[in-house]
Amino acid sequence: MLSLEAVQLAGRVGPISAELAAGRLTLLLGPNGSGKSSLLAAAAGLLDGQGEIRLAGRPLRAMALSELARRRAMLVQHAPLPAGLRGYELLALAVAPLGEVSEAACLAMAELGEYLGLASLYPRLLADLSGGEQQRLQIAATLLQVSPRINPEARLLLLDEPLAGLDWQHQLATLRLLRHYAGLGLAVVASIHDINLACQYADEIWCLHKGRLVAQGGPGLLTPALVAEVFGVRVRLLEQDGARLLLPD
Ligand SMILES: Nc1ncnc2c1ncn2[C@@H]1O[C@H](COP(=O)(O)OP(=O)(O)OP(=O)(O)O)[C@@H](O)[C@H]1O
Repeated sequence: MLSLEAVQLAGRVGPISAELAAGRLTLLLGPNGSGKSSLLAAAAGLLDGQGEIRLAGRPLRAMALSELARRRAMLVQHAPLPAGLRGYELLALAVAPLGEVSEAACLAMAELGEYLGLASLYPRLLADLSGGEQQRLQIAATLLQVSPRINPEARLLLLDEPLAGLDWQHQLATLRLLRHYAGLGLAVVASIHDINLACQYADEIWCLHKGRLVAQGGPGLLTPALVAEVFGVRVRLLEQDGARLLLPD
């Protein structure tokens, strides 16, 4: 679905060549400064560098902004919130470029609202919400843009640290939602910092280190040796009933 060919952002990332498949959840892991945000921004067409990125066969560079906006959505880390808006207005704005707030959009908003516990946040001013509450609304606004029921042209969902600031319940709810969106046929990619959650939820893991994609594969990829090499942390591996847990040694 998304192919990266020798993608390079000077001093930040690459060169990286890899493919993101439709219908799969790919989680990006790596230490601070390893290039996760830069790679996501390049994949969203927000940062241009060397190499070529194609979405469904079309070079991102050849796409008009309007086409890009229909094809992909991205949750940006630390995105400033529009001042003076209420929760439901942020979500309505997210779907507005796709046309009017249709019945399907209202339904999707209600479903996401239930799943991410947003109902009580919709009437409140964004400025009055906690960091985690704001993040839940931002996640919902991003998902709405690529909800296949509202936007059949959507192909790619990118999220930079969607779990940042979320409590345990909403971290799990978000990861399940990302799996659900992958199940609807999108290529879904998100950066996270929790290697055990990555093991549990990812179809595929990409491990970044100093701007390079040093490992990619299924959750079995994360061995104590790789974690020591990439994160400089000693861990031991516990395996039970098919589940893998990496614990600090
Ligand atoms: N606007 C910028 N201009 C130049 N270099 C940048 C810029 N933004 C980030 N960098 C550098 O690019 C590298 C990769 O940064 P990036 O934000 O992609 O890492 P990250 O893996 O997302 O980190 P974190 O886990 O801390 O969010 C870092 O060395 C960073 O200092």
